[in-house]
Amino acid sequence: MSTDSPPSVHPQGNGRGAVSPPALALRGLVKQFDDTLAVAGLSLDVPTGSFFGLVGPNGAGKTTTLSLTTGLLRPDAGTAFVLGHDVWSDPVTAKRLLGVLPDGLALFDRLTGAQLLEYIGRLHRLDRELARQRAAELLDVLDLTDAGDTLVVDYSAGMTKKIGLACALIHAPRILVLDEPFESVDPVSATTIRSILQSFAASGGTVVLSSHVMALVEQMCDHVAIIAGGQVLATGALDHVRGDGSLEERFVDLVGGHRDLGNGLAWLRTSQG
Ligand SMILES: Nc1ncnc2c1ncn2[C@@H]1O[C@H](COP(=O)(O)OP(=O)(O)OP(=O)(O)O)[C@@H](O)[C@H]1O
Repeated sequence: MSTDSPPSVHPQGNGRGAVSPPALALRGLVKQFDDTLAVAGLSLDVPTGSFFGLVGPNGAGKTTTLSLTTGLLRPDAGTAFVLGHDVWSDPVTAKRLLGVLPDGLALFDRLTGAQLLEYIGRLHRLDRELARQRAAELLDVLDLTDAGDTLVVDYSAGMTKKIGLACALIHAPRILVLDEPFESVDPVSATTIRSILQSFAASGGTVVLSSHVMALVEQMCDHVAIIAGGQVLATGALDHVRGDGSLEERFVDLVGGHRDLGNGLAWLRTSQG
């Protein structure tokens, strides 16, 4: 396949012969930062309707890949298609389909949570009443109603993550791309977020998330990709990728993980007790 060719029509249609492109088709993505090749010719298909987990060690290129996919960062080569729309040549259509929670999100944090959501809703062309209604519902479900009148700059890390997720949801996108959505989030909120995402996927939406927590990916996702060094090491249905073992075992096998400490950090082992 040529690195820039649009996604081939995929046999994942409606059973009546109709076929649809993958939710996301990444083709030969490359991104270099000075001496670091963060993404090294990465190609990947995310099937429509899948709950897709992107896993990899620190510095693997997950965040950079998601930024290239959602049009937040311009690739040096390659491209990304969102339901068949090139995110660089047809950005308005592609971005309308996406709800994005980036890592280290720069929010308009001098607005209150409620104002921010209404503003993002209005940017997505929702009328004021609908934007307010959805904002109130999202604040309620994410247990942020009491913080609705607080400036976002004063939110905790977990609250910031939740308001970022609400911003990604307010226009009812077809595909959610979430970078570490559970990071800093308390267990109760994590359960809520999980059920929001599961019901979104059950209704035909596609969820792509990155996470370091293998158990969570294994519980939630039906498809995964393991990436390292800016390349895909394995991808496909979860059961196919993990084989007979756990996802964590497969991950460690592929990425090469465990370091024997030997005599390293000997100074840390106290002789107390
Ligand atoms: N803006 C940048 N400038 C320079 N180097 C960068 C930049 N962004 C990422 N990198 C480098 O690119 C590589 C991939 O980083 P990236 O953040 O995509 O990895 P990641 O898989 O998301 O890591 P983590 O799991 O630690 O969040 C790393 O070596 C990182 O240092």
